Amino acid sequence: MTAAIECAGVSKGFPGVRALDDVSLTVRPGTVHALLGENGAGKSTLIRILTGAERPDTGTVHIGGVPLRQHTPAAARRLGVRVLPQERHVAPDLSVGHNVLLDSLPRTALRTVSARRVQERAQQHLDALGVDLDARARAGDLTAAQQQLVELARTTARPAAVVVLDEPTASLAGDEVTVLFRVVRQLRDAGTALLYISHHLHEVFALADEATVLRNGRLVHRTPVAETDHDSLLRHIFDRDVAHVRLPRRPLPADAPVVLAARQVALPGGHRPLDVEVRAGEVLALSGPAGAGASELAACLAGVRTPAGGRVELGGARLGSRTAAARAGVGFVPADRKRDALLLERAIAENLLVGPAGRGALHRPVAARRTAWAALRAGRVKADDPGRPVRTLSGGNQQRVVFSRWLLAECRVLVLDQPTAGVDVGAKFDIYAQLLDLAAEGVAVVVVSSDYEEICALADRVLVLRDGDLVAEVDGAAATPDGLFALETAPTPEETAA
Ligand SMILES: Nc1ncnc2c1ncn2[C@@H]1O[C@H](COP(=O)(O)OP(=O)(O)OP(=O)(O)O)[C@@H](O)[C@H]1O
Repeated sequence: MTAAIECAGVSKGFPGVRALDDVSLTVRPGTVHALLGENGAGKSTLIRILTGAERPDTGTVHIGGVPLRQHTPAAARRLGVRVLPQERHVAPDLSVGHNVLLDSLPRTALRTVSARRVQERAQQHLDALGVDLDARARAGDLTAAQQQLVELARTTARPAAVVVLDEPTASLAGDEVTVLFRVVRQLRDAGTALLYISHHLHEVFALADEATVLRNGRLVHRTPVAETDHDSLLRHIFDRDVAHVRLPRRPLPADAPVVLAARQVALPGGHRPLDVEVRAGEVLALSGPAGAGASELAACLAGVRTPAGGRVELGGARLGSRTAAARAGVGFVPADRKRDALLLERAIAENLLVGPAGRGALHRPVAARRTAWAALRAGRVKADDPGRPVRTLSGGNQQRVVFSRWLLAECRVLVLDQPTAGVDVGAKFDIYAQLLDLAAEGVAVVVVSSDYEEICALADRVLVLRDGDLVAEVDGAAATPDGLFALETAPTPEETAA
């Protein structure tokens, strides 16, 4: 059978790094192939080469037996390669239906064909995928996770030989993950080859037929998934045993003062305003499905969003603007780091020092460089030169830069939205240990996470949100993934009353 993807001897170098070194990979039609490796291993570079976004230095790529001669996205698309982008690109003012068909119809058709017909056709596709969305809705009104499903529908709106999914569950919650998995299996059964990148090994065991591991740009392991196990894959990914760091649980002192407080804060869709207090040294987790209000509440607590009603206080005083909040020692790691936290074209050092910690240091190049190196080491960022643009780092290392910025800033409060999204398993435990150290030093930490295990590992207290309301408060020591899931999906008092 002709391979759907055949890469032979692919190498790619960037200044100072060999991102891919003589990689050969074959993926058969009708299979799901997992591509694994730690942050910076070369996964995205290989994907960019397969999808025509990057040209290999040496080596060849064949799709369905046809060589990819021109290394452009259009040429790869013509051979049937589709990629579900990591970032959402929906056109907010267009309908869901128009977004779904955006790549499948000529641009003129979108202007000349009636909206109703476009939406009907898109609705058929959404229904066939089992995606519960109205094609007539405005895309900009959807939650981030729903927009990701619109992207998925767009990616699959035309028949594809190859579909590439790069960490597709990063911004999805439980229900949407189920939809995604169903679509992946549907495509596989229809003969499409799927290349699936993930740091979550349980997804690999749930979906993939084969797995390939990259390390430092080299292909180091390839195996049928049925013939391997979790620990063996981890050993190939890291070339060492990844210790499950034993996370210390320390009792929160009874007299720890309240540092941060939300007073009568109203969240979108909520029926009752919220009162939330966070004490020095406490790790407070906010849990809830996408759209529940956890991210919005975190943004209000970090001072980057003004609540529709009520106010946020830091040390008893009203929290002002975003800049004032940062200056007062409130750090924020947003979920969308590329859009909201990084200056992609600017140097890694500058990105580390844009926070309050770096004020002044930026004008003293030697001091700036020394500080940046120290921060990179503390945050275990793999970078050979802090002078390079931050966009040249792998996704997981970019996340570590944002995290390191706040380690450097010595903040009083640190608010993090999905702190370990895109981060490999090894670094994830480092980040947990560092967050607990910060809490032990008296920093108030607020974490929004869609990963129940993460919440259970970190939190002293968990607030569960639904549709903008607080539905439960759980002691962190008693929290379990099953228990949190049950609380998030139980009917709200309003639903019970209706
Ligand atoms: N445009 C570029 N310029 C310089 N170096 C780059 C560029 N793109 C990637 N690299 C480097 O190539 C290496 C591989 O990066 P890549 O993004 O492929 O890793 P990855 O396996 O996808 O990691 P992650 O899991 O963090 O997304 C890294 O060292 C990265 O810094």
